[in-house]
Amino acid sequence: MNVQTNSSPIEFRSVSKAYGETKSRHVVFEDVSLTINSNEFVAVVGGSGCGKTTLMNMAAGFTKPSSGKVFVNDVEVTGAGRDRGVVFQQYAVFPWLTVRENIAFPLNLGCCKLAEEEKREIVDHYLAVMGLEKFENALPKQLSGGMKQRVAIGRAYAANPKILLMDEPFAALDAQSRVLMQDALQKITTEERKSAMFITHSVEEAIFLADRIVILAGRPARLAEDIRVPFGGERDEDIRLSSEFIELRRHIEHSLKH
Ligand SMILES: Nc1ncnc2c1ncn2[C@@H]1O[C@H](COP(=O)(O)OP(=O)(O)OP(=O)(O)O)[C@@H](O)[C@H]1O
Repeated sequence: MNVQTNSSPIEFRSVSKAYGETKSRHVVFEDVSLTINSNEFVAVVGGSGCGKTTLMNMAAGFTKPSSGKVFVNDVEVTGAGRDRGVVFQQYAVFPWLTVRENIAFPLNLGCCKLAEEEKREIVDHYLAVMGLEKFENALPKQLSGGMKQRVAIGRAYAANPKILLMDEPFAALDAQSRVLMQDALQKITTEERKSAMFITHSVEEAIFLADRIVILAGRPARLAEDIRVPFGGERDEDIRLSSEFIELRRHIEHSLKH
């Protein structure tokens, strides 16, 4: 079984990012220092264009900081790596592979030496966790957006990365599917702890899922707040109606407006 035994933190050390040359230079964010501890689920919220995706892309190794450094497990990030699983907003599933084959994909890469039986067990596990057993032989074109995103998340977990990086994975879903996906992600992150960075525009989603929420604000953006979410363990839908939840939501939404 695919059990996580240890995870590695992410550390941004005083990172800044600017695009363009001198005259047209656009400083997106400045001097952002942030540590995501082992097995911690950290949501990043902030207005459009404040650099959330850019920050995540630095951890993924897709973008380099203009200054400052990013470390994964105390090693400076110089490129992408299999220790980091990435889930994008658009459903990044292989359209020519079935649901089962998509989830099995990382297990069939040359570097992954697992016995067939072991691979099957891992894929069966994630098909079950993501509620996709009945669709194992379906192609992505036969699935709804939410189901495709379940496949993408199942595949990311099957690869057993130490770190999960998720960039607005539910942004394209309707409100009802989004809540179902939040429940599914909440369940899997509680059962199989990993260090996670989760970008979202939804404050409610951030509070429901995260251990900590960081707010990027200003132009150029800076890390404006780092808030510990006061709900532990497995979270019930009802917490969304609690006064603590509502108060925290109000506080973050207020911070985002100012
Ligand atoms: N490759 C690039 N070249 C030039 N500018 C870029 C590039 N990538 C991003 N930007 C700019 O950097 C800023 C931050 O973009 P980014 O996508 O990181 O923000 P974001 O907070 O994730 O935005 P949103 O919430 O709208 O998705 C934006 O103004 C964007 O136009």
